[in-house]
Amino acid sequence: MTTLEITGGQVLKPDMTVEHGDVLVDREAGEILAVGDVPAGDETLDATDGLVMPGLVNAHTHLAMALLRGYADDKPLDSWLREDVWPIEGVLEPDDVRAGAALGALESIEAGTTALCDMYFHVPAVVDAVEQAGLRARVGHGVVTVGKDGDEASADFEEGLAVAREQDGAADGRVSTAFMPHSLTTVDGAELDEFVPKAREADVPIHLHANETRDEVTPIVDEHGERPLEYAASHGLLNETDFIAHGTHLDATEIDLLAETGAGVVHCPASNMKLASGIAPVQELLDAGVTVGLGTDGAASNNDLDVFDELRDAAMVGKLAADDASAVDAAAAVGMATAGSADVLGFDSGRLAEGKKADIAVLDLDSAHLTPQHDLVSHLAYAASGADVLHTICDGDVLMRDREVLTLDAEQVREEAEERAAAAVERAR
Ligand SMILES: N[C@@H](CCSC[C@H]1O[C@@H](n2cnc3c(=O)[nH]cnc32)[C@H](O)[C@@H]1O)C(=O)O
Ligand SMILES: [Zn+2]
Repeated sequence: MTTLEITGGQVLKPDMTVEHGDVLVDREAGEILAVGDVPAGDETLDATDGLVMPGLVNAHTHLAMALLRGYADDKPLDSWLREDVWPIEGVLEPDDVRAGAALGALESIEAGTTALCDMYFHVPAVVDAVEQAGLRARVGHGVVTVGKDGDEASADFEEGLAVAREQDGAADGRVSTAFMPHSLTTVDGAELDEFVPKAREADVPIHLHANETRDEVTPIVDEHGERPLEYAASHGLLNETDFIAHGTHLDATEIDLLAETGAGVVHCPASNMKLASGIAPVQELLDAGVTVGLGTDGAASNNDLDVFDELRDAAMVGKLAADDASAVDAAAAVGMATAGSADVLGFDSGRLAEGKKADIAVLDLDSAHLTPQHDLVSHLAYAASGADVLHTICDGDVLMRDREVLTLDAEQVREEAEERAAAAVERAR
């Protein structure tokens, strides 16, 4: 066993208290051995003047959409997808997705994110990028059937299932999978009935976009006479391992359904604001006991992958939603971005405690905007950003040390993304 000792800093505990202490990591097992007063490690990582915290968990994203950052802004979801995003995604080759996912992974590591959930296509290319970056991820192929004939639709479902089976356990177990129908309005109900049982047999969770905009709720209510999540449940979705992205427009019945089934919600406040999708009832979800995590969504609707932004947005918009300044307090926001997201994804991370995965970020507190230090949890929620992250560790491996990413060649990743993004725009014209 080789151990890594993260020394000299303050440590954020799972109960959201902060104490001076060290963290000892088993590098091979990728687990935390001890927190606080720890025996000396074989190697050390200096966290003096820093805050050692769980790595942030981005529970819903489309990493490769980093290629489309700034490509199409200022539109609502439906026309943004149909007029801009889907046409250019149609010309993306596996190598484009690999380059885009590498860019997204680089940005994630730089901002202290250690685990994520990705829905996209050309998933083996996403897995390559995640593996090389050293991150932890749950990945899947987003299945869409609108605009496809029966055979094409079935083939997309088959691919979603095959990807979930084949990629599970990749990258030394850092990659796991989910079956990912894109949303309740973009996939066919009869196909769901056929494939959901197959996903259950494959023993993978199911992840989908749901109740993101009113335009996704109304057609289901009109056509099926039930709320979208009731419709989802009637097609076998929403068991305790499943999780939906957004959940912006939920009624009380649906919140109860989520609480009863144990299905998780990934709140994506920035994307919901940018596409004017609506304001999710986050405090109500938390009060009902629903497992809630945070996601950036893709970089084309955010437009960055900084989970610190997300947790601040969650706290801010959560107060507006509840009309109550005490709603979604700092600890709740930080909790959603760490333990909450990890629980949603089924990862044993998001908490600095013995036996948990050694997925850790160290924040540099030595700056004007983090002075004075009345309350570091408040700083995490309201004052810090990804640019304050000094070291990033995942599965016991140091991915970034002193702001230098060790697993990816940052310059080369950015250059390739730049070139491939420009070429894709040309092809899509
Ligand atoms: N197999 C599908 C691809 C689905 S991947 C997942 C999709 O989700 C899209 N996406 C990104 N953000 C959002 C969002 O906020 N809501 C719904 N879809 C989104 C993204 O552009 C991507 O096309 C196809 O052939 O088109
Ligand atoms: Zn999304």
